[in-house]
Amino acid sequence: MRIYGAGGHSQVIKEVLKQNGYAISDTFDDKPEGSHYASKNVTTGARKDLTSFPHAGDPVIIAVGTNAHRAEIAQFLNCKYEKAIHASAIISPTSKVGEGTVVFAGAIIQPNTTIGKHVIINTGASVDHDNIIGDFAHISPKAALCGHVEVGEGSHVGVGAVVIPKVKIGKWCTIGAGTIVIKDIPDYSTVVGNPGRIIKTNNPL
Ligand SMILES: CC(=O)SCCNC(=O)CCNC(=O)[C@H](O)C(C)(C)COP(=O)(O)OP(=O)(O)OC[C@H]1O[C@@H](n2cnc3c(N)ncnc32)[C@H](O)[C@@H]1OP(=O)(O)O
Repeated sequence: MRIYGAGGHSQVIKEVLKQNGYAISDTFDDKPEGSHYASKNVTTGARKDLTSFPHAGDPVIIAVGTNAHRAEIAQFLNCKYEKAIHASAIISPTSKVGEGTVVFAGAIIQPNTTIGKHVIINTGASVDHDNIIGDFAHISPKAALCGHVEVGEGSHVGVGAVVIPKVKIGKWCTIGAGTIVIKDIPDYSTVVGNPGRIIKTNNPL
């Protein structure tokens, strides 16, 4: 297994992979000089020189916490991707988890939910039944999504946020820490508070 990204998020993924019996053959980062102190032998990533990067080989997990950066890296890499799922995560057998997605300790994914590609389901997050979580989204630690919730591509649901049933969050939104989302949220919105209110609209990527 290879890891693309050598920051703090990468450390959590490495631990999950090791516990699941994987050996990590390479760690890449586009800025190796900024790597987490616990990342050793970090090789320069593909961004500067796509042709000499070893796209073929062991599967990769893009271990970068910023959703937009994961999306960008997935566009220029031509690799096979793997998932990292912590042994304590509970995932319904009727739910689907896309390639490159990571599910951390204590997370719960209930039945008939679809999780996209390169998603982060972080520590202790609760994703209930019939959710649809788009590619490159991040559901932060202890966030709770009730039934029939949708989270669009690239959206970040902050730590401890709550989303009531049947709410649709658009793409590339940011839901602040502890926010209570009680109605649909348009694309590119940043939402905070209880009840959640839009404080800004981000520029489309
Ligand atoms: C393992 C891990 O670490 S996973 C990482 C998980 N990370 C998170 O959950 C972080 C979530 N991020 C936040 O909550 C941030 O505060 C954001 C993204 C919502 C806003 O950040 P910024 O765009 O920098 O906004 P800024 O800090 O300028 O705040 C703007 C206003 O919103 C308010 N605000 C910001 N965040 C929140 C929040 N979570 N709840 C309530 N109000 C908030 C601020 O007080 C400020 O109000 P004011 O204009 O009256 O002074």
